[in-house]
Amino acid sequence: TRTTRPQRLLKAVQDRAIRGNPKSVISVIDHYCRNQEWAMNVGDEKGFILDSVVSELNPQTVLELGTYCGYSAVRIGRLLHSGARLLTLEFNPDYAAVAREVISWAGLENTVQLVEGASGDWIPRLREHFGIHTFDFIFLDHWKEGYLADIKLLEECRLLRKGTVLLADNVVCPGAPDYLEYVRKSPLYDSRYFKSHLEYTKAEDGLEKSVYLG
Ligand SMILES: CCCNc1ncnc2c1ncn2[C@@H]1O[C@H](/C=C/CNC(=O)c2cc(-c3ccc(F)cc3)cc(O)c2O)[C@@H](O)[C@H]1O
Ligand SMILES: [Mg+2]
Repeated sequence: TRTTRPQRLLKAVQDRAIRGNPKSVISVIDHYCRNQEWAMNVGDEKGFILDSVVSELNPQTVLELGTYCGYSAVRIGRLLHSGARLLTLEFNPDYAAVAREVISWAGLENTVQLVEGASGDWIPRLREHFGIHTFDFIFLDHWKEGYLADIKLLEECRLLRKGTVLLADNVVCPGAPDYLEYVRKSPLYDSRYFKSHLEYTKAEDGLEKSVYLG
């Protein structure tokens, strides 16, 4: 049977990227998705904004919602200092299998932990299961209609603390209007929009950075 898009992206990584070199994994995926087959990675342009937010914050505990092929997990993981950890949640087993390989090819298996399952099921269990108190940084890039429910669940589970930074992909395209309205209106957040473009295209998209005020 035909291979899937994530499987073809993984093959490009294994054929072209240098093992243990996250930078080469990132550039191989961006080149492949720009020139051969588009895929919904955050990409290089929005990725540069993601990099600057992570580098400035230097987080110790990071949560990612929606691993897909592992591109942003590698992007974030490569910037984390020793002892820092990224937990990334993915509920599609086929995507999770590809992402594990991509994360391993980048040599980040000791920094990035992929947890298979739905965010709604796992968020309430992260503290008891992984001994996490609160997150320093959260990257939202899963189903756009799930952003709002999950940020509210994170609040309820007290996994946010004063200064926790949430960065949401695709707030314009495909869009997350209910999430945007919430973080921009709520007194609990200081929110800011970083205008950019949809990965590998000229269409507008952007990232919303929201600081939890606690
Ligand atoms: C409701 C939340 C459910 N909880 C969940 N828990 C764990 N993993 C979840 C997940 N939801 C989705 N996922 C996974 O996240 C990933 C989903 C991402 C959804 N992303 C998009 O739809 C998306 C779509 C576009 C896009 C933009 C324009 C266009 F023409 C076509 C596509 C661009 C992006 O950057 C995107 O991120 C998958 O790997 C999926 O299996
Ligand atoms: Mg996205």
